[in-house]
Amino acid sequence: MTSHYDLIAIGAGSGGLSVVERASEYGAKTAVIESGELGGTCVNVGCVPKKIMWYGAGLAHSLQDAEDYGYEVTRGKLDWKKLIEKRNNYIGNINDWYKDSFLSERNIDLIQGFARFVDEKTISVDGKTYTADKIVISTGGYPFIPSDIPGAEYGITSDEFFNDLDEKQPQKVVVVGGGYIALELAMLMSGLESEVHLLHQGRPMLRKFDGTLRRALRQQLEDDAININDNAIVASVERLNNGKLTIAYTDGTSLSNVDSLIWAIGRRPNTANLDLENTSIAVNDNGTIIVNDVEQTNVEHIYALGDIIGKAELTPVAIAAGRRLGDRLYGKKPNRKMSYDDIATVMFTHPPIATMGLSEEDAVKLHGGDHVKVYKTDFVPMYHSLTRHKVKTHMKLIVLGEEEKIVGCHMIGTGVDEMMQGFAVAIRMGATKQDFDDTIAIHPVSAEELVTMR
Ligand SMILES: Cc1cc2nc3c(=O)[nH]c(=O)nc-3n(C[C@H](O)[C@H](O)[C@H](O)COP(=O)(O)OP(=O)(O)OC[C@H]3O[C@@H](n4cnc5c(N)ncnc54)[C@H](O)[C@@H]3O)c2cc1C
Ligand SMILES: NC(=O)c1ccc[n+]([C@@H]2O[C@H](COP(=O)([O-])OP(=O)(O)OC[C@H]3O[C@@H](n4cnc5c(N)ncnc54)[C@H](O)[C@@H]3O)[C@@H](O)[C@H]2O)c1
Repeated sequence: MTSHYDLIAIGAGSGGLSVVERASEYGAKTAVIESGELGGTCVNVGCVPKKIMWYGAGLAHSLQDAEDYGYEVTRGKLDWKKLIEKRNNYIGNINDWYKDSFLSERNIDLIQGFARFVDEKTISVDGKTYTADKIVISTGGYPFIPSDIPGAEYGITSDEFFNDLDEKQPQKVVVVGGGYIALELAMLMSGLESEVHLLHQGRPMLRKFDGTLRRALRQQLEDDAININDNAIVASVERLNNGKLTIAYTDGTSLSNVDSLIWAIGRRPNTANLDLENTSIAVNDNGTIIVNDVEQTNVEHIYALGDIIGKAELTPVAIAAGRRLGDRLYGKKPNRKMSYDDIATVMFTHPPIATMGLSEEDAVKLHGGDHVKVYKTDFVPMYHSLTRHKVKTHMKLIVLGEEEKIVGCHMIGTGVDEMMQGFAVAIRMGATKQDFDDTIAIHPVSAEELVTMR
């Protein structure tokens, strides 16, 4: 027998769970189909385990700082197994909460298994079929390993980094890539005192970020003794009997004794096995699903949101899109549209990066140099005045026109991760530089620099 729903979401990650949550609050009969763990990428192999590890690495930095503040610190060794076990327990509790409370309290059905389209109204999961008036595709993406490099498969991706390395900390790590995941993993492993080599294979690191952030992070990577090989390109990977890897580069050099090679060269959308060919849903060349400004595909009752549409691959974006779609479909709130502009984001490096809006380079390109003004500052925050590592903070505001409307805000430094959210509200509301200047500073904190910049 086929079960029928008002709305089915395929994928119980940030986006899928949010749309069924909101729709069910309005009384819709909903189900979510999930082939893996509830919570999707963010909870299981993304934001959450990453942030726990980031805190762990931060503590290693703090132990050194504590010595500089006069504490006699016995530098204990990290018990990697314990950290991973505690992290995994924490995630297990979130999975259980989704299953035992979140879904049941909202009368959302969980269909466990892999979904495939039979036709535009029907989905099959392990031989059973389900129909729905509205279907939301929120299947996210996956990290990949290059297929054209001999031995590349001896390396891992962020998924295995979080799922498989539970016994022993890799001591010598090579990270390939120059984006969010590569830099976050490289810096957290370096913080946890592994030897880290970063290869970005001649591609620009942090390509879309403001130049100030790129340069400051680069300096920090060097200060942290992370080995950056700017142009080395992996030619082949060999695994020895003892499990260690030897990585040969195209320039004839090589790196041996490597415990872990992590490919962090981007993610691909989970569309391949959905049997989309049984529908007329249109996809881009890279497999992401094409939607209009209300997350609707070219098939009227089928929507797509989150990473699968390839717009801004961030958890709060998927959540906001899901909730707003629920509001529009069932809450009589047709104007609750999602804007993909001016989204603030934090990269959990050490120190973190927080950024929103246009980079200086993009602002000049878009509006012309005459209309763009830049305010910036850099300083050693008071916390680091006593520590051996003088980790600088950089802040930059990009303003536009005579009224000096703020169109970009970029920061790197201790604490900026927690600073950005409030400023994001102000910037979204159209704040000008004068509004910032008129705000009385809090003292002594780094954030006061943002309202006192000249
Ligand atoms: C290492 C890493 C760190 C990250 N850190 C951050 C961060 O700090 N902050 C942030 O905002 N974002 C972060 N992200 C990005 C964030 O995780 C994603 O943007 C977010 O999870 C996207 O949500 P989604 O619902 O679109 O997809 P997902 O969370 O990927 O969920 C998709 C779900 O669909 C399931 N699925 C796929 N196909 C099918 C099918 N056919 N049938 C049934 N189920 C299926 C999958 O198993 C998965 O559970 C990180 C990502 C990674 C990889
Ligand atoms: N803190 C956060 O919010 C956070 C953390 C992790 C991921 N994310 C999200 O997940 C998305 C995916 O992250 P990601 O790091 O996989 O992608 P990304 O797009 O940020 O970075 C991919 C990087 O790989 C590089 N690259 C591509 N092919 C390569 C090759 N052959 N050799 C070397 N480098 C290569 C690219 O130049 C790019 O720098 C991000 O764009 C972000 O939206 C967010």
